Amino acid sequence: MAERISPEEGVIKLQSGNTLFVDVRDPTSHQEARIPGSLLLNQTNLEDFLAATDRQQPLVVYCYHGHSSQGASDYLAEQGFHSVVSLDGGFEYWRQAHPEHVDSE
Ligand SMILES: O=S(=O)([O-])[S-]
Repeated sequence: MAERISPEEGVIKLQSGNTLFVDVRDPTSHQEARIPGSLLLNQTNLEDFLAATDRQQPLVVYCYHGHSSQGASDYLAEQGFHSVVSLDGGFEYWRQAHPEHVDSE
């Protein structure tokens, strides 16, 4: 099982600037509001992402509530990513805890 991190740990990683946040929610939700700089990942761009992304790139995966991001994190770890964690509580918790770290359209 992938490691889970709290929003507070997520903010530290966000501010460190070297972590890629990966959003596995639907495209409309991502467009409406997201963690700044995060990348939308789904079946459409998964192959390209796997081909193009350095496995040393630290990843934080998030979904709505922190459930499906765990499976997605496990999958990405199986694909060779060395540092991949799931954001506890997902975006819904994040946006309440850290509205200052939300980009919206
Ligand atoms: O996106 S979710 O699986 O946490 S409901």
